Amino acid sequence: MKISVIGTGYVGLVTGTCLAETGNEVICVDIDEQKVQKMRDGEVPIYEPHLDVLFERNIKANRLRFTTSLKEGLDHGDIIFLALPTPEDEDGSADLSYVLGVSDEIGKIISEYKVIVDKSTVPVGTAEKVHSAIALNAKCDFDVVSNPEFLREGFAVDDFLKPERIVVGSSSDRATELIKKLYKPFVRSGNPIIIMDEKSAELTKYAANSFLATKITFMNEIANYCEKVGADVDMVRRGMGTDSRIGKRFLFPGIGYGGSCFPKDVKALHKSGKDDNYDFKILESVIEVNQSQKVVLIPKIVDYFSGDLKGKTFAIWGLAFKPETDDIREAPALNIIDSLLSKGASIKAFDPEAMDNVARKYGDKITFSKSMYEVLDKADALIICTEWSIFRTPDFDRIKNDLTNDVIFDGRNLYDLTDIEKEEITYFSIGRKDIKTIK
Ligand SMILES: NC(=O)c1ccc[n+]([C@@H]2O[C@H](COP(=O)([O-])OP(=O)(O)OC[C@H]3O[C@@H](n4cnc5c(N)ncnc54)[C@H](O)[C@@H]3O)[C@@H](O)[C@H]2O)c1
Ligand SMILES: O=c1ccn([C@@H]2O[C@H](COP(=O)(O)OP(=O)(O)O[C@H]3O[C@H](CO)[C@@H](O)[C@H](O)[C@H]3O)[C@@H](O)[C@H]2O)c(=O)[nH]1
Repeated sequence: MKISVIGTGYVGLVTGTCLAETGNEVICVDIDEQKVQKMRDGEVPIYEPHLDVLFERNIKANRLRFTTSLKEGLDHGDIIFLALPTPEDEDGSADLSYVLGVSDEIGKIISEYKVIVDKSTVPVGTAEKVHSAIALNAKCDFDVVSNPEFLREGFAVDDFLKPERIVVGSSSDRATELIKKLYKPFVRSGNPIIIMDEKSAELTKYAANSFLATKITFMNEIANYCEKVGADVDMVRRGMGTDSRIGKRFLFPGIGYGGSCFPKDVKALHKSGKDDNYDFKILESVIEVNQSQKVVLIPKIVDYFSGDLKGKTFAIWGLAFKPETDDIREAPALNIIDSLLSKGASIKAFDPEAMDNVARKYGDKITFSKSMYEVLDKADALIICTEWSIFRTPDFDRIKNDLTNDVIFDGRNLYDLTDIEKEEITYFSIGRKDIKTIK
């Protein structure tokens, strides 16, 4: 089939590449000329595991092309995916200007039947708005389908190729049949394509993300309470998670959820509720708790250094909002950095993929190191913000040698307390007892 994807970010580029992989002819459109040039030169503009192999293979096979011309994209595709940003607006709502702006252009350009598929995360009622924006100028038939995307960064290719479910909101049989045909190769394992109305599809996405964010936040509160009463959140997590009604996943406490989705989506659903005279009390608490969770390590750090961080240097392991991505949007590491800088401390940081993005944001306010050990040199303490695999089994002797104080503040509970006790390191984590080594 002939497919066009408008917007080549994490969702658009993965969608375009994976659809090319199943034999479709795909054109990806992006407004960013530099990005398009990079992709034409064969370079994947984001870090996403396994994407490079598929990207190269499909470009070589002439099934994947890139352009800045919306017209070229629209002329080519029978199905047009919108994978455009829906960032947080000032009032917490989803900014629909990208989606509706492009929809307006689509109406002016298309001259034969197209299915416009919204893959962006959008509030209930957006499919109608997209339809109206296109209809304003369109001189041909078209359908609008809501098809929210559930991929996770870091696992995006796998999630797209083997989705647990595909949600399609459509009220047109013609469009539904085309979409079902397109997705057939991806549901061979028996996972369903769930067809519903557009509004329910739009809400499914927000409900899923808000539920997961709530699950994490609940565990973060349990972790905070564990610290008050001397319980161990790792034990509580294992005890709870084995109940299949609860499930083992998304129960890991830490320094809050970040990323380009959970924070903005929880806020957008909360704001949509408000606009529709519904008060999502639970989401208001989730937003509030997550904000304070992001800096939950700070009082522990301040306390350890007797209230004064001026002149202290902190080594940070992990900047990305989670492992296996270079994405730093809403990353808790940034809240920690901001707080430490404001208290007069210096920061040295290491992340396997996200340092360039952080450097663009902070300039020379912080320094970066080429390796996880180099960053420790003469630092007063180590702070772990992202659970990259390489941090899981470190050389503790090197850590002790290089740090001025043998102290780790771990925002991701990477180490067993018994192992840490043997290493004679002072260790603060989330929802577990502090290990204090006196030398
Ligand atoms: N990132 C994720 O993991 C993820 C997963 C599921 C859903 N989503 C949702 O998908 C949507 C896209 O997210 P993303 O992370 O891929 O965004 P992104 O910011 O990574 O990419 C968006 C792309 O759209 C391009 N763009 C902006 N305006 C354009 C225009 N007028 N014409 C063509 N291209 C234009 C940008 O240059 C950019 O390359 C959002 O609604 C997001 O909430 C994201
Ligand atoms: O037990 C857990 C699991 C996750 N997180 C944090 O939650 C955030 C989000 O993690 P994850 O869901 O793995 O990453 P995303 O790539 O943001 O994916 C989410 O957001 C996407 C965009 O909407 C959706 O498509 C995905 O289904 C949804 O999982 C990160 O900061 C994680 O550190 C925890 O703190 N504890």
